[in-house]
Amino acid sequence: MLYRPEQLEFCQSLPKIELHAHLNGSIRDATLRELAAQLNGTSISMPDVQLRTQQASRPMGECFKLFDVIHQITTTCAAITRIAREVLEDMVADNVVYAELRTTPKRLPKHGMTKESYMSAVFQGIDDYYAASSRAHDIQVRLLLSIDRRQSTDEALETARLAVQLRDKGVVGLDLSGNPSVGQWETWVPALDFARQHGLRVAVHAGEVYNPEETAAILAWGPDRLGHMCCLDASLEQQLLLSRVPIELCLSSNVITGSVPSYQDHHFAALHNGGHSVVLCTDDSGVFATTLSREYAIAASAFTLSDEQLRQLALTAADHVFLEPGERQVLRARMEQLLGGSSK
Ligand SMILES: CNc1ncnc2c1ncn2[C@@H]1O[C@H](COP(=O)(O)O)[C@@H](O)[C@H]1O
Ligand SMILES: [Zn+2]
Repeated sequence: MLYRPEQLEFCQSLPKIELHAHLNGSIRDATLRELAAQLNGTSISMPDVQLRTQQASRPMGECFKLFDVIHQITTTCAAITRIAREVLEDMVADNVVYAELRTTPKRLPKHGMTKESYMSAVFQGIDDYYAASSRAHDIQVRLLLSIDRRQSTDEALETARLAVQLRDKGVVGLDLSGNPSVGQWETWVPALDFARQHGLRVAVHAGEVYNPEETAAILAWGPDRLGHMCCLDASLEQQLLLSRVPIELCLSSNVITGSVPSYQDHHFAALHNGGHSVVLCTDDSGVFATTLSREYAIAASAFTLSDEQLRQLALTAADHVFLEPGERQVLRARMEQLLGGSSK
């Protein structure tokens, strides 16, 4: 058993902040199957979809094949709008009060989709959520635009420019993600530099596989937050601690993909015990069948965290959001107030 039911219940009662969630990776299984069924008879093969979506084991390579399948299914603005709305519904049901959702804007000429219309579809989903929900004020949402590691310098720059253009729509930063075995770090540096020069914040996936040269270069560049940082040697570990860059940690994702051998072995413990800033996140709640509460419960159980330590973890996430300082302080005060209410 990964955790006791009462641990999950306690974690569900905590107000939480989600800083690392990929939109298409957070798609509900039911929605994925429904959208896939609508494509039956087209070039999408249903057995392939079933195989990929029902596989219990999802090592890294399989995950990226699954993302390709998901992307073949979510090609319409209506689908993207629906996923965005449902992701917010699921987060609010899980007591997430602030979320930075990340997604890769897509250009699909065959489907009449541009990166701009893709983003409009995401905004529409958020608007639809707020219009329909009686709990609308329970969640505050911001966005990061992702660069996929398959992209060229020009494509990455295009995404960075779009992110800057969309700042007044709630885009606060850029993310670098995608298959960690693909591409070269130098390719995307101009886009990340551009975003930073224009006042956006930058989060980078790093060390998801062992690639010490790249991880060293990423640390030297100095992202505002890092994702994962699983596969490091002793010298990189030292550089990471010195850098004091907060890390988004996704326990289920790392164990399921095989970046980390088991929950007990996860580097969460060493970082947390050493006082390094960490934020628990889901990564892909749909693909890894999890919720943020479940990630907290897994941490509670694997690392024997007290209720007070869990409360502190939830609270300190507020210090690492990509909001302006004033807004960040308001969020932190809100968290303190809500956490006061959740104490037993
Ligand atoms: C499992 N660990 C991971 N490592 C790296 N990148 C990941 C990821 N999980 C998800 N993504 C990135 O997010 C995309 C799906 O969401 P969007 O289409 O952008 O909304 C994936 O295609 C991949 O680029
Ligand atoms: Zn990720």
